[in-house]
Amino acid sequence: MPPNLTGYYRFVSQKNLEDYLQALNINLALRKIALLLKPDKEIDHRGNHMTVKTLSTFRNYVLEFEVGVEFEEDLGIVDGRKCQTIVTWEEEQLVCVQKGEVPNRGWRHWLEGETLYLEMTARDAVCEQVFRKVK
Ligand SMILES: CC1=C(/C=C/C(C)=C/C=C/C(C)=C/C=O)C(C)(C)CCC1
Repeated sequence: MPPNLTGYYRFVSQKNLEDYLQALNINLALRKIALLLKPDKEIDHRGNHMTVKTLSTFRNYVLEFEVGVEFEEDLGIVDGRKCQTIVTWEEEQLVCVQKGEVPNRGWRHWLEGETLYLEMTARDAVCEQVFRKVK
């Protein structure tokens, strides 16, 4: 059974964000800002309906979807693109595929105890972020 991911998760650490942002062709000015942020995640998970909020002091990115249902994702504030996106469960991992201009784009989330992991990929770049559940 997939876990319920509802909760507020505080940013702990990340690796390779710069590579990931470069793979998305994000300009230097925005990359510099993004590298200074420590975005938290707030997840609301009710059955197949999920809202994942990426919350930072600069900008927030809110993603709302039904698990297993493809939708058009507007990534305007991230890199200006749109994707055909689908999120599914692979065992205990929440896995997202973002089809569009950038090959091999997507992410996965999994929980180990109170630690939430996020692995984001674009082209050959892989960025890992770690969060701690605080409520
Ligand atoms: C570049 C950039 C951002 C990047 C956001 C990203 C990369 C969000 C990823 C969200 C995911 C993968 C949600 C699923 O859990 C911010 C923080 C909006 C601030 C503006 C610049």
